Amino acid sequence: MFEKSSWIRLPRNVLIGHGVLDRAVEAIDELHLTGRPLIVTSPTPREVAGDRVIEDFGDRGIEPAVIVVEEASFAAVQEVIEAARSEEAGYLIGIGGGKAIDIAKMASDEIGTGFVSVPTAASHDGIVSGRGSVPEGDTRHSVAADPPVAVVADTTVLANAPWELTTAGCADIISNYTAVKDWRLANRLQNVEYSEYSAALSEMTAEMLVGNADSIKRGLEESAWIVTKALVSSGVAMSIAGSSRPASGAEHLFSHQLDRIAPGRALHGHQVGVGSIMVEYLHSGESGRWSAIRDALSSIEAPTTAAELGLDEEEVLEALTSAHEIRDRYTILGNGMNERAAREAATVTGVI
Ligand SMILES: NC(=O)C1=CN([C@@H]2O[C@H](COP(=O)(O)OP(=O)(O)OC[C@H]3O[C@@H](n4cnc5c(N)ncnc54)[C@H](OP(=O)(O)O)[C@@H]3O)[C@@H](O)[C@H]2O)C=CC1
Ligand SMILES: O=C(CO)COP(=O)(O)O
Ligand SMILES: [Zn+2]
Repeated sequence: MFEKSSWIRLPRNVLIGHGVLDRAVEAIDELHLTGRPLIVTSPTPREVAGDRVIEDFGDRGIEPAVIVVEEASFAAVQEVIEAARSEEAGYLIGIGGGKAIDIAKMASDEIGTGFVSVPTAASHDGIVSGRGSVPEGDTRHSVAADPPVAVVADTTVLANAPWELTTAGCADIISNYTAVKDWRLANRLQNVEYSEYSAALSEMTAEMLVGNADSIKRGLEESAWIVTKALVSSGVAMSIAGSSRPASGAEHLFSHQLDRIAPGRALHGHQVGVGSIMVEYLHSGESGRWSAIRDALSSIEAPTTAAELGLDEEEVLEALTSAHEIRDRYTILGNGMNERAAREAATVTGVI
């Protein structure tokens, strides 16, 4: 008997491009959300985008409630939940990098309201996905949360963000190559649920980004356009899968471990990019595609070595040998690498 079913949650309005911030209120209006909006932002994003959205609401006679968050924590999510309740907010708008957006995403998931994502940095694919990530104790990986009902990504704003945030977003997309390899492996070895549509979309997204690498350059607004479209596409792949599998394999486990071992040292996307070079080597050996991944990363000025991540050899080896413990996600790391194998992988690929 056929018993399969799936529920794909996607944003309804996705606006990307030059000056679309001016249309944010219009895009929100179209969704027929009710009640007062609560804007969740952080200091710089408020300056570069938040105040404009507040003003545009004001022009329509609406005064949004505003909360400025300083750090990604569960305490901040709780504060936002309390603010939403006391202000009787009908929906939330996250304006910022991953911090403000994920705090808004997790708070709205908890209180059961819609949430709109207005990214000011194209730093990773969480800006569009149904995955929320706020560090809690030792946990770093994402958990399921309702995706945004709308995304408004203004390339003028994104192109003016620090360049490293954009290269981190690109590297997060390049890491989809190894994430999909791990997913296929887990499907073959462990019968993990797998979607060929989602995997193909995720791989194609990485291919297209790498194919456009020549147009990804500091100071070029087109770079923000290319990476943001890829981040949306990667978020959709995760929504089709109903998990982060198409965009997160062993390279993400490595990065999550680094966040515990060396917190705040490097950006998420940069860590997963370097992880991807080594994980590709583990999948395909010395003559495999790891050097193509490394070259793609270096062509967009993303780090390819431990030193460029600000890490020493020991930190990389510790993260590699313990990454398999971080969550129940089968990858090429299997039951773990020993130190000799980890050193070999990191040395051959030039990471250490
Ligand atoms: N959901 C998911 O799948 C994932 C979520 N994450 C989460 O995302 C967060 C990291 O995201 P990230 O975007 O790097 O972090 P932040 O939101 O902290 O942004 C990084 C920095 O850039 C600043 N900034 C943002 N936009 C601009 C701009 N346009 N111009 C100038 N400065 C700007 C921020 O300012 P300010 O200090 O004022 O905020 C901050 O200092 C973490 O909390 C992590 O857990 C990470 C990976 C995946
Ligand atoms: O960062 C992500 C995808 O790029 C989310 O993956 P995780 O579920 O491993 O946090
Ligand atoms: Zn990621």
